[in-house]
Amino acid sequence: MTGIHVDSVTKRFDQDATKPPTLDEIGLSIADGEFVALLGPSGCGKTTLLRMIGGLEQPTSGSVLINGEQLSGASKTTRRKLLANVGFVFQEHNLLPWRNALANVAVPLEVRKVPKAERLRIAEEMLALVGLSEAAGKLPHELSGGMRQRVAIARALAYDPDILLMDEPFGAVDAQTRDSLNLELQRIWMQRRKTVVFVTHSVPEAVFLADRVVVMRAAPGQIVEDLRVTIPRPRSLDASLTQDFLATTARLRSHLGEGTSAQELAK
Ligand SMILES: Nc1ncnc2c1ncn2[C@@H]1O[C@H](COP(=O)(O)OP(=O)(O)OP(=O)(O)O)[C@@H](O)[C@H]1O
Repeated sequence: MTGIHVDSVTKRFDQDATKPPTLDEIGLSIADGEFVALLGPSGCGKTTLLRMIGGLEQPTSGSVLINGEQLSGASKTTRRKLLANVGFVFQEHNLLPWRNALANVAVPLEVRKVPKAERLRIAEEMLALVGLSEAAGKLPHELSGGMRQRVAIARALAYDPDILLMDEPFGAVDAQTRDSLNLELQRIWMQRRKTVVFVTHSVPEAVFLADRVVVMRAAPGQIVEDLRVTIPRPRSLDASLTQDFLATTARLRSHLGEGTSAQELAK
């Protein structure tokens, strides 16, 4: 069995059993190479679910399997092996401020003790992939917000993980930059075919990027929709004007009534 399997996962942060759990018996299977967006109102558990898949959070009950192997409750060696295959990109880029873009991309390779020449070669290749070869020598504060997120993506891809977990990676950039980052991410994904789980508040972003959009609701955190997006790729920004796109976004929005502000939906 390959891919990601979330099997009946419940998560309670609060032990008070009278309160609804943050995640309630979540079941979700993601195939290798699939791009899945997680959508839902604030506090419905998207980040918790993503962190669970990335081994940063333990389920109260149920299990997470990566390529058929149990992540939850696994030995340290097994966890390390499974998580070596997972890359993270967060809303905050977490770049080291004293290191230039190239050296930041090389960090995970250093951790894995990849020899220096090989590190540089891979880091240069990754920066080229995200269109930032020219910025290799720049420090994070010399880069725009969008460029910093691209460096963070290059860093996450540097050790070639099969799975990329992205938590609102473009939530803090302006609308125009977000559009270009979405185009860029689609191009990279089509080139590299990673399995991507992408948390977002933006309905159009989810529809633009994903093969499947999974909608959650809060209290208890449950999946209320799992919708396949059939718009052909590569999708251009103009795809958002098509009937198919508009019908898909309308259907998703129908699940996102209370709790998702008009401002969030407009992003
Ligand atoms: N470590 C924690 N300890 C206690 N409660 C937590 C913890 N992490 C998350 N929660 C709670 O779990 C719920 C879901 O949080 P989570 O961050 O997963 O939601 P989200 O859908 O990603 O929200 P947002 O869209 O606002 O980022 C929230 O009520 C949150 O307060």
